[in-house]
Amino acid sequence: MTVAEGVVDRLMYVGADGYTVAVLTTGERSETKIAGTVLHGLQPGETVRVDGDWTNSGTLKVHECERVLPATVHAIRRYLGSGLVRGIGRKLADAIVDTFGADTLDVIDRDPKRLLEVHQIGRDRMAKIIAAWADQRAVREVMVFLQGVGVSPALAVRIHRKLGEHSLQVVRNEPYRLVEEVWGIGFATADTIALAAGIPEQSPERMQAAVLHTLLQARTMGGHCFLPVNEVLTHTTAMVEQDEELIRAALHALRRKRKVVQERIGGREVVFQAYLHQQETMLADNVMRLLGTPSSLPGKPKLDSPELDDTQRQALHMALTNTVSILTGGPGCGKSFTVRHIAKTAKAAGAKITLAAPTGRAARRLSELTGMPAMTVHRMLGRNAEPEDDDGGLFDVNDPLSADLIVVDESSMLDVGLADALMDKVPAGAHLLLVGDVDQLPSVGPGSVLRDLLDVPDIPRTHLSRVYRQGAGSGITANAVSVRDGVLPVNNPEFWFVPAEDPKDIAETVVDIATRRLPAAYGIEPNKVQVLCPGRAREVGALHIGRLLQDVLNPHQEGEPQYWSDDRAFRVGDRVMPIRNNYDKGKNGVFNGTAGTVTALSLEDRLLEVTLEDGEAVEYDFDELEELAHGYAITVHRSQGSEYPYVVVPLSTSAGMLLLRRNLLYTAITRAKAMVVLVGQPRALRMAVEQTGDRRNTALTWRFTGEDLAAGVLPPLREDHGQVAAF
Ligand SMILES: Nc1ncnc2c1ncn2[C@@H]1O[C@H](COP(=O)(O)OP(=O)(O)OP(=O)(O)O)[C@@H](O)[C@H]1O
Repeated sequence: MTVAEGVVDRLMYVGADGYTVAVLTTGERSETKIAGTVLHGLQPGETVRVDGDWTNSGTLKVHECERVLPATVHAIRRYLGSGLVRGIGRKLADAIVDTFGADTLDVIDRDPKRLLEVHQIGRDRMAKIIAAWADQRAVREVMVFLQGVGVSPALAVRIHRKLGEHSLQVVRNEPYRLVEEVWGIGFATADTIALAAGIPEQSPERMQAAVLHTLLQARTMGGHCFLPVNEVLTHTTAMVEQDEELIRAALHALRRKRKVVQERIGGREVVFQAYLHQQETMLADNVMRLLGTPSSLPGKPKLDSPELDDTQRQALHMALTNTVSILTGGPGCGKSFTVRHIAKTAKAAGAKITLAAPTGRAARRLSELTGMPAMTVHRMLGRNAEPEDDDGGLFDVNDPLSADLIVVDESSMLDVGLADALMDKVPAGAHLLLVGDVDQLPSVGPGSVLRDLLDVPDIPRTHLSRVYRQGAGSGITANAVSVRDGVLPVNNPEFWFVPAEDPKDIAETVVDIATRRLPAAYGIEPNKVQVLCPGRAREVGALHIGRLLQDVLNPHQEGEPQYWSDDRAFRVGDRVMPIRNNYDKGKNGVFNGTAGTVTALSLEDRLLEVTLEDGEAVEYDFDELEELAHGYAITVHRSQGSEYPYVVVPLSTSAGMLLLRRNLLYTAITRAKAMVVLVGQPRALRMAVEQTGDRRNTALTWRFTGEDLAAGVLPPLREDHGQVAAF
C-alpha cells in the first residue's frame, strides 16, 4: 500500500461507471498517474491524499481518497489558480501566493483585508474574493459531510447554490427536502445521505419521500399522471423494504399535507401528485369553458378554397366555425398546407392569428411552411414576449393571446402542464386549433393530451389520411406510413436498412455511416447527420454512441482545454443541447431541446459558452453542466418536434425491449428530410414495427365522459433485464 499526497493537475479519462484517471503533481515537478472509481468527481486544483497499489504500468490504483486543504505553496498556487474560487484566475493566484506564501489561506481566512497588499487587488475585487471564499468554505463543509457517501462535489455545489447557508443543516437533518428543492437529486441520493446521517429507516419523512418518488418515477419513466393506490403501495413497499402499513400512513400524511390527491376514477382509487391533479382538472375545465363559448371570429370567412381537397376543406370549415378543434394526420397529408389556408382565409376576413409550436425548431418550421411568423408556446404564454420582433403585422407580439385564431402545431408534444397553461390563457370566443400527429411519441412530460382530447366525442376533429408528398422525402414518408400501419419498411433510395447483429458492431457501423459514409456519398458535412437512439443506456444508447462520435468528430487535441463533468468531456466545437428549460439564461430563456455548439471553454472561470442555433451565446457554469447533453447522438424522445436532413438509427434488442415500439420508430423516421438509415438486427426492426405502445395513466378523457377506464389500460409490474420496472 502506498500513500501519496498532491495536487490534481488534470483529468485524463472518466468512464461511465465513474472510473477516473488523473495526473497528480506531488512536489514541484513529479507527476503520478492515479486511477480508480473512488476518484470520481475530483476537480483539477484540489489537493488529495490517496492510498493505493502500483500497477505494472506505473499507475497508482487508488482504494481510498481524501480531500485535504492545500498546504504547500505549490498546492495553494494550483488550488487558487484552478478557478475553484471564483474571481481568482491563474495570474492573480500567483500574485497572491507570491505575497503571502504558505500563509495564503490563513490570510484569506482570518485577515482578508490584507489582500489589499497585493498590487492587483482593489476593494471591489477583495470583496468578491471574500464572498467567493466564504462560499467555497460553506461548499467544502457540505462536501466534507458528503464525502464517503459517494455524492459528487458538483452536487454539493448545487445544494449550496440553492440552499445557501442552510445547506449543511438541511443535508444533515432533512435530506429528503433535497429531492424537491435541488434539481438533479433524486430519492436514491437523498436516501443514501439520510441513512448515513443516522435518520431511521422507518422514519415518516423517509416513507413519504419514497411514496413521492414512486409517483415521480411513474411520471418521468412512464409519463403517467397517476398510479392506482395498490400500485403505489406495492411498489413503494418493495423499494424501501418496510411494512405496507407504514406506506399507507405516509400516503395518508401526504394527502393531509395536500402533496397528493386521491380520487376515484373509472371505479379505481388512484393517486396523483397534487400539482398534476390540479393541472389535469384545470385543463379539462378550461377546454369545457372554451367549447361552451360562442365564437367571436370577426367577418365572414370564405370557406370555398378550391386548392384544398374535400377533407382539408372540412378542416377549414371546422377550424373557422368551432372554438376548439383538432386537425390530425400522418406525414405529408397536408397538415401544414391546410393550416396555411386556414390562416390565410381567417386573415382575409380580418382575424388576428397566432401560430405556435412547443419547440423553437418546430415553430421555425411552421413559419417556413406557412410563410407566416410563428412562436413557441412558451413565448406566446407571455414568458418571453419580445416587442422588437418583426411580426409582419399578423399578430400583436405584445399580446399574442389577443388573437382571434390560435393554431398550435406539433400538439402531440403538449404535456399536461403546458396544455393547462395554454388553455388557461386562451380568451373566451377565440378559436384554438390543435394540429398534430397522434401516432408520434407522446410528450416528454406527463400526459397524452392530444390523444386524450381526440377521445372526447364533443371536440370536433378532422383526420387527413391522403398522402400528397411527392419527390424529395416521399420514400421516407412511404415507409413512415408503413411503420405506422404495422408493415415492415422497404429499402428505397431515401431509406436503407443495414443489418448488423452484435451491439458493438451496430454502434461502430452507426458511427462509420454518420461520420464517413454519408458525408462521402452525398458531399455533406457530418453535422447534417443526426444519430437518434431509442434509449440512452448500453452499447447502442445515445451516451455511448455519442462518445464514439465525439471522439471521431471532435477529438481532444493536446494542449486544448477540456473539462470532464462526471464521465462526459466538454471541448470547444462540441455539439450540445440544453435538456432543461432555464428561464434565467439568455435573453428569453433557454429551452430544452435547442441545438447548440460549445464556442468557448475557460477552465479558469469554470465556464462554457454555448452558441445556440439562433445565434445567441449563453454561458454555463461547470456546476450546471447537468443541464446540457452532448448532441452527437440523442434519444428519439428528445428529437420530437425537430427535423434533420439525414437520420441514422441503431436498432438492437439489447437497448431494452420496451423501447422497440412502433411510435418510437415512426417518430425517428419522420424526423428525416433527405434520408433514413436504420442499422441493426432485423429482429429488432420487426419488434419495433409490431409492438404498439402502452397508454399512459391519465384521467383527462374521463373528466369529460365519466366513462370507466378500459380494463387492462394500466400496465402491470414487469421485468426488464432483471430489474423490476414498474412503469
Ligand atoms: N390538396 C393538396 N393539393 C396539392 N398538394 C398538396 C395538397 N395538400 C398537400 N399538398 C402538398 O403535399 C406536401 C406535404 O404537405 P404538408 O407539408 O402540408 O404535409 P404535413 O401533413 O404537414 O406533413 P409533415 O407532418 O410530414 O410535415 C406539400 O408539398 C404540399 O404542398
